Amino acid sequence: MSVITTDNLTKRFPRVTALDHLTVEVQSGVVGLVGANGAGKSTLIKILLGLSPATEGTARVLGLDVATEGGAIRERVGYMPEHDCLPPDVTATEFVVHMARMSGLPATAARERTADILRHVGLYEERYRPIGTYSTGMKQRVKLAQALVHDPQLVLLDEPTNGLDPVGRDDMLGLIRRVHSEFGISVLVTSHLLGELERTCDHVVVIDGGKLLRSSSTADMTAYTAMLAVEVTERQGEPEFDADAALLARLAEAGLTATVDGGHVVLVELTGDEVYDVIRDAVADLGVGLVRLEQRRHHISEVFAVNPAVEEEVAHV
Ligand SMILES: Nc1ncnc2c1ncn2[C@@H]1O[C@H](COP(=O)(O)OP(=O)(O)OP(=O)(O)O)[C@@H](O)[C@H]1O
Repeated sequence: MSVITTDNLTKRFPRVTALDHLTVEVQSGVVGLVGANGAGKSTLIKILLGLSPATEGTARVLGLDVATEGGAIRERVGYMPEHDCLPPDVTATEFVVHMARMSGLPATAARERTADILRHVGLYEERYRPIGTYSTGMKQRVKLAQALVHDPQLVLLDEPTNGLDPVGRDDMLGLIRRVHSEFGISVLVTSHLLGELERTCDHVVVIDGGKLLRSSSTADMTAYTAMLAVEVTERQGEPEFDADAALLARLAEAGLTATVDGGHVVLVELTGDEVYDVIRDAVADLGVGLVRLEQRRHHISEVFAVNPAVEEEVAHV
């Protein structure tokens, strides 16, 4: 089922076109929206919520028109904004109950849902502490909790891992997966970090300069390549023996094309099943150990190779 569709969606500010005839369809599941800073991700989210009008084109969220049905969309959709927007002097419980009441939940239901959702995001123990005393990771969890408290069908998460260290990031990504797997809520999550989308999302939409660069399943983006990655040990008692070079020479003799990739991995073109046998025999003849022999996958960042400027900015921010 498609949860978001846009058709020629365009947003022009006086000095910049933030979205440029964007036509894309997002299915239910966990979908990543990736692009460098300024690519148009936040602008798209604000239009989808009915908070900002498009200059041109149309968009529908859960079948509802963003131009005319913003209120109905916001009832059914949760939103986690990118920037810090939390009141420091109230507790997480007070804040999330307040947001639940704003969404129309009666007082008792709002309190029950708040307790449930704060437990789910791992803030139950600290729920009566003022938000101002929280770490960045805890604040991000409060923002996620308020986006989920009214039990939406879809949540839009704008850079939820911003400012988190690697462990905090992994925890947040795990939570996001569980939002879908345990509650059945669809997720659109923005990021400029490719690695996290690869692990978290079923589908990835890539935009650059407000234009669609690519929309495809994560599995397609990380499909197997026609390359085998081979890693071998050094020869016992002969640390000066260059096992990689020797293996390359053997494979070349057998008519195979191989290179050494950066560190210590020999990449062999997989032209047929017999390549596995050639490698096994070469390794045995050389008297080295086989550490790894596997078919290589594409890396999601290779998608960006079509536009090196984007690759640079997205990969290194
Ligand atoms: N209210 C506004 N007025 C003028 N220009 C704007 C406004 N909001 C966004 N822009 C511009 O539109 C472009 C897209 O911005 P947007 O915030 O959507 O990008 P983004 O992909 O979310 O990037 P970031 O991760 O940095 O927020 C940028 O060039 C930005 O400067």
